[in-house]
Amino acid sequence: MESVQFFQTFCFAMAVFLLLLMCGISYSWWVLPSLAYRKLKANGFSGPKPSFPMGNLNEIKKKNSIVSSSSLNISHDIHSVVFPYFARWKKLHGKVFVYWLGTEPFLNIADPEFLNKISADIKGKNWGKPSLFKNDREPMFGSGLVMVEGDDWVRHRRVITPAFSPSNLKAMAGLMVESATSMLDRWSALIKSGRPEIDFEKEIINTASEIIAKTSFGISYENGQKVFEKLRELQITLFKSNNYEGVPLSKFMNPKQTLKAKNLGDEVDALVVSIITDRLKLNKGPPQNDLLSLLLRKNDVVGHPGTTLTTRELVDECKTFFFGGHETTALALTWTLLSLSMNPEWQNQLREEIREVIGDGEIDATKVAALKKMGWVMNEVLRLYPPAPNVQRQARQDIKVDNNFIIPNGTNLWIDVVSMHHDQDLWGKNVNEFRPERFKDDPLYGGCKHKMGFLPFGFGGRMCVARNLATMEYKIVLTLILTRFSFSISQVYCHSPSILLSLRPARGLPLIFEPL
Ligand code: HEM
Repeated sequence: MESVQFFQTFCFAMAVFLLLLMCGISYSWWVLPSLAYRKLKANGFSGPKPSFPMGNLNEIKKKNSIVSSSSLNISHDIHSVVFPYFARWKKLHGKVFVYWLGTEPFLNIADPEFLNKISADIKGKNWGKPSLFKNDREPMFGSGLVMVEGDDWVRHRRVITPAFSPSNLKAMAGLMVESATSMLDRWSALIKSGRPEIDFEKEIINTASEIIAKTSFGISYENGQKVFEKLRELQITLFKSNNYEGVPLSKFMNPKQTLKAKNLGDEVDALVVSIITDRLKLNKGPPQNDLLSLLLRKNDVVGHPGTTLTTRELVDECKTFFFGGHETTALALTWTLLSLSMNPEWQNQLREEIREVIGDGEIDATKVAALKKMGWVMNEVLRLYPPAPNVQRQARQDIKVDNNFIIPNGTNLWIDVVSMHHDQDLWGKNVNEFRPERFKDDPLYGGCKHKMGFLPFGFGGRMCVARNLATMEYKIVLTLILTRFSFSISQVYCHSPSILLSLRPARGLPLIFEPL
């Protein structure tokens, strides 16, 4: 009798539990997003109709084939190539619209004035990053600077910023010259042996990896190679296979990939820990000023005693720098070599400038900073092909716009940088042409009609912490290449800009190099 009663009570409790679970699930997956969506709609934002539980992913997924054109038919008009669904929705719904990744609504923003209005009063520490990406990309970035928020972000940024001080950058210049020169020596040998065709993207990714390994971690490329290889595999696992971002339980729909990503993340963690342990053993010698030493120092951020990172945070920062430190700069150089191959007169103009500013002297940080035309070229390439093609935020408070409508707390924002950089209303009729001279009279904004319309390094307090390092590295490597080689596009090149977190050529960049 007692056992029957127990069984009945158990069944009742289970039923209540399941009911509550169902209520909780439908509340967070359906009711909450629908309420947020309604609020956005009430404020005048429209967008493509979502379906449950995919949102607009079916339309997004349709694009997954890579669009390519031959080396003779290269167009810089890439927004509708890399984000065809955004281009379509923008035409239908305007420069600010709502779309859904699974059950997560996103506000897509390609209007700089709107961005200006919503961001004017919000400090870097008060912005969030979309929880969806924080969860999915955990094995890659963890709680590193790219993802961390609030007071923790302030603390991380304080510890890291000194690594990019002018004196530190100057010290890194020599290491950059060393790595780039050995790449160019290898090319000379290849050309001599009758192989002038080189996949520049592959080469520069390796060289940029070597540079970040030496300058940030004081280690050789060989020692960092495993980290880079694993990070690359992790990137492919996370971004190529995940067609269900935002769909509830999507991690369980593809358990093999989820497990693979977790294991790769753990492997990278272990490799980074061994690099840190080696450094701690070595730290009895003279103090070093690379990123790792600064992260390892305790209690000495000027004016902010007690500012340190935990071991977990330290590992995540190292991963962030291993990854972020090579890929973006390498891609900026890759798109630059493509653009300069199409515009040999600009190769000559830059060589002329290098002769005037640097001559036969040694390349250093101060001299490359004076290469103005190269700065225009860099900006123009970052405009046409921004390696970071979007910037993301999540509102951590209700945001009032123009005192008449509200972006609700928790709303995800996707700032479509590629769209703004290719917007004729902002840049004029020649928007899709390579014209570095647009930065001549307006070095910061290239004549863009709105100051928030050019965002290659992001905006506000969360702007790229390493932009000065990236600019110096870009100029040093490009100077060395231009002084030794001329280059043109190989006939086998297929123009296929595509997104794998960053904006990259899906089929590499084969170029023909000729020694000068
Ligand atoms: C041309 C090269 C680069 C480009 C185009 C670039 C672009 C960006 C962009 C768009 C952001 C997001 C900013 C925002 O959310 O407003 C960012 C953030 C960041 N970048 Fe870069 N980046 C480059 C090079 C680098 C390098 C070389 C490193 C490391 C050595 C690096 C480390 C970071 C970090 C840690 C953040 C997060 C900053 C924060 O949230 O406080 N970046 N970068």
